[in-house]
Amino acid sequence: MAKQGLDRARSGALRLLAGVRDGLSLSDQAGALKALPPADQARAGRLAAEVLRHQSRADAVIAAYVSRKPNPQVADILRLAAVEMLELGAAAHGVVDAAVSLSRGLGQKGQAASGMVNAVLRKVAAHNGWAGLPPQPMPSWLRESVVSAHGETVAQAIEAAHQAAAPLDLTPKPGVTVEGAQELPTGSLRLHGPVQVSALPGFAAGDWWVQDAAAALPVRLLDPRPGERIADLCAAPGGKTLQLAAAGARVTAVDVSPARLRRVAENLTRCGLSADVVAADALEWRPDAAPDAILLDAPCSATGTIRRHPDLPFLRDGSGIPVLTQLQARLIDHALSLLPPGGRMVYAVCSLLPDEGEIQIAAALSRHPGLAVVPPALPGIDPSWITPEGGLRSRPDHWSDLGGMDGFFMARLRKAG
Ligand SMILES: C[S@@+](CC[C@H](N)C(=O)[O-])C[C@H]1O[C@@H](n2cnc3c(N)ncnc32)[C@H](O)[C@@H]1O
Repeated sequence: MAKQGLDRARSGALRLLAGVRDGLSLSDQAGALKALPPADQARAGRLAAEVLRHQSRADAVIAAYVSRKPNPQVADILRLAAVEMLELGAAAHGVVDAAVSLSRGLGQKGQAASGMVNAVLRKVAAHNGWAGLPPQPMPSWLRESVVSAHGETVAQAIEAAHQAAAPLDLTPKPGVTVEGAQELPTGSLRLHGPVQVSALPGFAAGDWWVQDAAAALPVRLLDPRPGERIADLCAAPGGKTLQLAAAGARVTAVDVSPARLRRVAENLTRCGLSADVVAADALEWRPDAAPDAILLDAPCSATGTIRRHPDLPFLRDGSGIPVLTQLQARLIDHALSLLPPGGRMVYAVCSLLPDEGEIQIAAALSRHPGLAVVPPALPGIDPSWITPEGGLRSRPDHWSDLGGMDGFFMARLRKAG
């Protein structure tokens, strides 16, 4: 039975990897395996993610033993088997047999390749030096920007962090603890290892929500107070809306996507919190009364989340960045126009690209005379994360001994008085 489940998970993982090759993200494919039992779906997702995290290393090992490049489906079978044996420590005989059957299942070409799959994987199983292979490099459009901002050593440290799966972080309501969770210096709770979120204590009661430790910082930087009117622009799926509402603020959560806003509403209901949820283009939305403060968590390249989304480097080529940076600048300008004089706003992006973070804020300061950055004074952050312009830059290689954090840039802005 266990073997059958594992075989189903392997087939599922290959289907997900084929989907990524066709341009679909792993989350776009959430329903693709719904015919499988939930445990097999989860395992398929984990296997596909591991292959994507280690693809360049698996390819380097396989290349040493193949005489010519296999077709994409066979290549995925070889990669999956290599990662299972060399990274996940699975026993070679079971993995090789499964890979041979998967290859045979591909039809005539797969039948023809199955002998090669068997021979190559036997050599891969005996390969020495996996641990010494460098982590998968970031795609060049991202890597060049990271190296130019932080240097080669940091780029390598970020790549090492991408290779490690991210732990599960929770943002608790005030005073809540979760048994077995580690409390992080900034107040988030962290659980290591595979965890079924809905089975954790406090899930049904809505005592906490899933949110990376770095993603929890923009709201802490905004410092919402009870009763304040806060506009949460670009709010879905709502982790920051929940934080604002839990702090007692009167929140209007605006997002252009009605489908994503349904998740905000579900999250609010589960956690027993409330906010006005508005489906609108934030560039056009204008409230009747000026908000006291704004959180603008702008759409971005999401390059700070690669350790949670290892498919991202395979789906993007960097060509969308200029459109995103233009949209971010327009969102900043419109959001500032909604604030009263002296009002505060936090701008945040889950991006490693300075164009979407540091450079975006420098440009906003030059467009808006009197606009100022208020440097962060938050418990638990390392002073080295504060940028020369007064923003906060988190990177996946930060807190490497604790399990890392997503890459974010955020800045607290004060409109001219
Ligand atoms: C980074 S996500 C926001 C994450 C969210 N703040 C949270 O903490 O869960 C960016 C969001 O911006 C939304 N978005 C993109 N363009 C928008 C626009 N013009 N107006 C409003 N929302 C927009 C997307 O639908 C997406 O949900």
